[in-house]
Amino acid sequence: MLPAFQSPAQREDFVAGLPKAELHLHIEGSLEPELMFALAQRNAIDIPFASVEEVRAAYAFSNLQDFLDIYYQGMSVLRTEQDFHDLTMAYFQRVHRDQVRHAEIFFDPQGHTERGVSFDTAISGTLRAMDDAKSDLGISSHLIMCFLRHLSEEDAFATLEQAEPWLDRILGVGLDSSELGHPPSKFVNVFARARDKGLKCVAHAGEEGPPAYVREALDSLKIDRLDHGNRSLEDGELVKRLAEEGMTLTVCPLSNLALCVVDDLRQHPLKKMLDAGLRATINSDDPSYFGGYMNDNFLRTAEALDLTADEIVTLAKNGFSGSFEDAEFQTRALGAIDQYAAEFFKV
Ligand SMILES: Nc1ncnc2[nH]cnc12
Ligand SMILES: [Zn+2]
Repeated sequence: MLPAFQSPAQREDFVAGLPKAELHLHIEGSLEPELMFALAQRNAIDIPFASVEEVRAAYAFSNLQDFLDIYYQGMSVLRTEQDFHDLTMAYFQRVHRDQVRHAEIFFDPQGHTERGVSFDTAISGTLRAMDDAKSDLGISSHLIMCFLRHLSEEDAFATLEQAEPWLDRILGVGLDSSELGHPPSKFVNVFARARDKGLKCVAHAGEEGPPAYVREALDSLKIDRLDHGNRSLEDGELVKRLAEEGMTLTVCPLSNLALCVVDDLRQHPLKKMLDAGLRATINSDDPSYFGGYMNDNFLRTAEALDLTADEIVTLAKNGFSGSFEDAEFQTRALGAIDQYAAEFFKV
């Protein structure tokens, strides 16, 4: 057992240097207002804001849909391969400071193709930055292509078709956007097709939607990982099943706070999840919109829930063991975390 923190500053130092993996990050949600303005200027696009401060002031949300309306509007400045590269590289440079060593990144191709930017433009710029992040920063990453659940399954099939030439660079498919009214079962056929193609399957479920949506994601979509999953806690049998199956939950505390999934971080279910034996991880979701990257998510949650060093280590380890990397990579990462903790506390 690791010792108790002697001070808030010691906890902050511990979190700051801890190696991390991020498993729930929408690359379009890392678009900082400064870059939004720079790209708007570069591409001669009008945006309905006069300053960076005005953009930030607009980021007050009451629910998921409030946020999504602004998120899709923000994407309008992304037009060229270079734009997607710059967006993605800015994310990696930022999380390098947070000791992120591995990231499994979502992108929303339909958010681009529906406004006339080709699938190839979006993915090639993103992949080029992922390659640069590996060689320049030592951060490994994978790409997960999400289907927008407010659109039809037919649309999702068309997107899977566009992805065909890129499948060796796409690790999996996900499901995001407006959850309520768009249950996972709406996408059962396209997920089956994706799985046949060897793609991993993940889905947002239980963020705003009921436990029944989580069950559908498990049973109909046969997910390999659950994004959010908060509302699973309302169903004891479901929690038992998730724990027994060793399902990883990609939890996003500051997102949950910003979207009013929880009223206060002190009421966040993360500690309950750990206590119930769930493999929970901490992630940033859309850090530019929700006010925090990985270290902020770890630290503010640790403060609010008074997490011990061992719990913080468990969360960081879960990020690596819940990744889609191979066993050798995971073992090395878990060893690096143990070594970091031992050296930090000189135990
Ligand atoms: N938190 C979230 N939930 C659903 N769709 C999203 N798209 C981007 N962020 C999302
Ligand atoms: Zn998300």
